[in-house]
Amino acid sequence: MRTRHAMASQDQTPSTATVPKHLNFITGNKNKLAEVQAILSGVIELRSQSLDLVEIQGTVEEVTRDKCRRAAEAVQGPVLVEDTCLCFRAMNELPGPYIKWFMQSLGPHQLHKLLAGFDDKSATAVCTFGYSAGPGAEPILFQGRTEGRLVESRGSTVFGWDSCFEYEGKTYAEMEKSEKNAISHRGKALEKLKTWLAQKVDGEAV
Ligand SMILES: O=c1nc[nH]c2c1ncn2[C@H]1C[C@H](O)[C@@H](COP(=O)(O)OP(=O)(O)OP(=O)(O)O)O1
Ligand SMILES: [Mg+2]
Repeated sequence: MRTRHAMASQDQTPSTATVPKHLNFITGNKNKLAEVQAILSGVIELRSQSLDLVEIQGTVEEVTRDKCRRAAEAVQGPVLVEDTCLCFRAMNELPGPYIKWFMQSLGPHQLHKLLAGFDDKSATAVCTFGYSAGPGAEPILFQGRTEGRLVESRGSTVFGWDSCFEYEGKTYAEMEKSEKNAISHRGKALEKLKTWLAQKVDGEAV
């Protein structure tokens, strides 16, 4: 029996998909891909295809599930996708999944101005992976969150809002890659994915 959808966690383990032998990560973002490759290296073979998928409006879970279904349809096979949000407490969690468009229009040097009128600079980075075993298979989600603050850009501006998101005194851009991956929203989400993979090592449906 297939669960309608599931957020992987201790109490709600997805119950049907078989263990994938490799993952086909569908993303148009090469910086994401590099981090996922680094974090999953030695764990599972990662393949990837660059597709610019349509993204709907909705909660991050809805956006990720829809993106995952579209990706599975597009490649006619198993896929891994990911959607990243940046949520500001002062704005009731917006821009959330729409951060990409704010980044594109403001750029890293002006992003902090979004919270200029607020004392509360708290921001949460949220990463949600979706895995689908193929077209028609309900996506399974793995989410990681890191709490930080929106600050004026410090450090390299190569990857999105890395230079604007401060965690324990350093922006993501001021950290070594391994340091970021150890505490990041993406690293935490991939820890859950790894746990899920490890629980099903023998390739049987569970
Ligand atoms: O760790 C990160 N550190 C800094 N910035 C980041 C990070 N991760 C995503 N980002 C940026 C990219 C995009 O401006 C937005 C998420 O949008 P999002 O739709 O998930 O990414 P995308 O369209 O670039 O790639 P994809 O093809 O996988 O959808 O935040
Ligand atoms: Mg996108």
